[in-house]
Amino acid sequence: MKNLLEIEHLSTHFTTEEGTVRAVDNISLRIRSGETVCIVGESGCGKSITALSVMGLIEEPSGKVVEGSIHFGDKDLLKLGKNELRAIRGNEIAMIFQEPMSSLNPVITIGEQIIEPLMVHMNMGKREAQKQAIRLIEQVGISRAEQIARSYPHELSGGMLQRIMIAIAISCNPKLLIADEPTTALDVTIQAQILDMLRKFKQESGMSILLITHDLGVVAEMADYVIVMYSGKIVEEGEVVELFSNPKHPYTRGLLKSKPIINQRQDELYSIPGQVPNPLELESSCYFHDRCDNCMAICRTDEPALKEITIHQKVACWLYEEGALHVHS
Ligand SMILES: Nc1ncnc2c1ncn2[C@@H]1O[C@H](COP(=O)(O)OP(=O)(O)OP(=O)(O)O)[C@@H](O)[C@H]1O
Repeated sequence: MKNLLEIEHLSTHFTTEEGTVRAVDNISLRIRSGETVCIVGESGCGKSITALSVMGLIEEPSGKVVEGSIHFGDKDLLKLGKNELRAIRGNEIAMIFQEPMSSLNPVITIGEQIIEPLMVHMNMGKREAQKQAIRLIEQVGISRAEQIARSYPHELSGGMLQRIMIAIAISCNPKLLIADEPTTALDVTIQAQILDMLRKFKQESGMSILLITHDLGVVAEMADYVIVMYSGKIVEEGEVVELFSNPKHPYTRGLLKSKPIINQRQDELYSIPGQVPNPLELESSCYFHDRCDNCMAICRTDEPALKEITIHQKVACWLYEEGALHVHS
């Protein structure tokens, strides 16, 4: 399978009055055609900023991609002008967010909002676009499509709105769909329906998905390949079965321990003690060291590199570096 998206050494920083936030710090990842890659990690680890960097939606001048390349097919997205990028966005790459209301215009009907990109990106005439909009609304499992097309966003439930966002996202047959916490705000039943729908569209169209979530249940359902981020860096990555059955990084193990197990009663859900470090105060070290049960002296002073430990898995942790084990504290 060919790589559809190749991110190499991407760093995205924010300049604030207190200092520089290295929101994304030298990450590389690949997504092949038809593959679902999930980025997982706690709040603030850089998941959304990675997605926004790909979409060219980092707000300058406070935010800036300071290093790296993002190849989509044969184009480096970071080298494209605003118009070229806009043509790719919503067409070859589509994105859905956690909060659909923030992406929809409250004073324009649902139908018009689906029709517009069809006319712009797919060169459809108004009539054809209207018909296609109805088909798309039906395709995302909404009945009474014509009535819904005439509605305004505030008249629909959160689950319905997210279906509409998916309809807009798939309307131009994107090669890549970026979904940032698409089901987080929804209840579990609706969440399962939305995930099923995404899987179905993926199978039918062969599109790739970059799915951002903090929910390992969603990862288990959806991912082919998993990237675990912590404080702007990738700390572990691998194929989903491998990563879930044999997690290597103490952070990944902690995340998996804090995941509820279906049909198993747990009195109290484990949560990783401590907090993510202040992004302004990151010194050379493993950023997870003060939350880690396996912390060694070297973890406090030196940053471990992301290294391949099997062909299916990479980890950035001193536990897997020969020699480092002798400096236990
Ligand atoms: N506009 C901004 N100015 C300064 N810092 C920012 C800005 N946007 C994001 N950051 C910082 O960048 C880091 C990464 O944020 P990001 O939104 O990517 O995290 P996330 O993993 O997606 O978290 P969440 O799950 O809460 O969305 C955080 O430390 C955040 O505070």
